[in-house]
Amino acid sequence: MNAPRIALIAHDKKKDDMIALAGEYVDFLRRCTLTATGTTGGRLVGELGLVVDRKHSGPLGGDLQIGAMLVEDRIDAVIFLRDPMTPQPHEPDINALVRACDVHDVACATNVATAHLVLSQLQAAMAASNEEA
Ligand SMILES: O=C(CO)COP(=O)(O)O
Repeated sequence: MNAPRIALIAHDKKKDDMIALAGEYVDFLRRCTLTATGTTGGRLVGELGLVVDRKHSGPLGGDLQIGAMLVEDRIDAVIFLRDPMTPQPHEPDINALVRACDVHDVACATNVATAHLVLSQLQAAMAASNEEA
């Protein structure tokens, strides 16, 4: 199995949750190819030492950059911890990214509970394929 290519994105009030989540899977995530929006990526690099391809910040087009990547089949799963309680100036970009996941059937976790299911499944699949090798 090739290393999963995972996009990690979190709105400001969800960034602590993203760091905690990524911390739980940090050994697995080190073996993945990671992409993130700018500020989320900065925290993943600074606080967990992950190697991340950082795109623009979400409000400056980062969601759209990641959306374009998944349209080009360059992303296997998206962890997008959205803040449902705070209006976002770039709501159309957020909707475009989630819609692109649906159009291209790319796994998209928009809350921590679903993110655990996606990450644990990918982690288990990678462990199984390493055992076979
Ligand atoms: O706004 C975002 C996603 O819509 C996230 O962007 P940042 O990671 O740059 O804060």
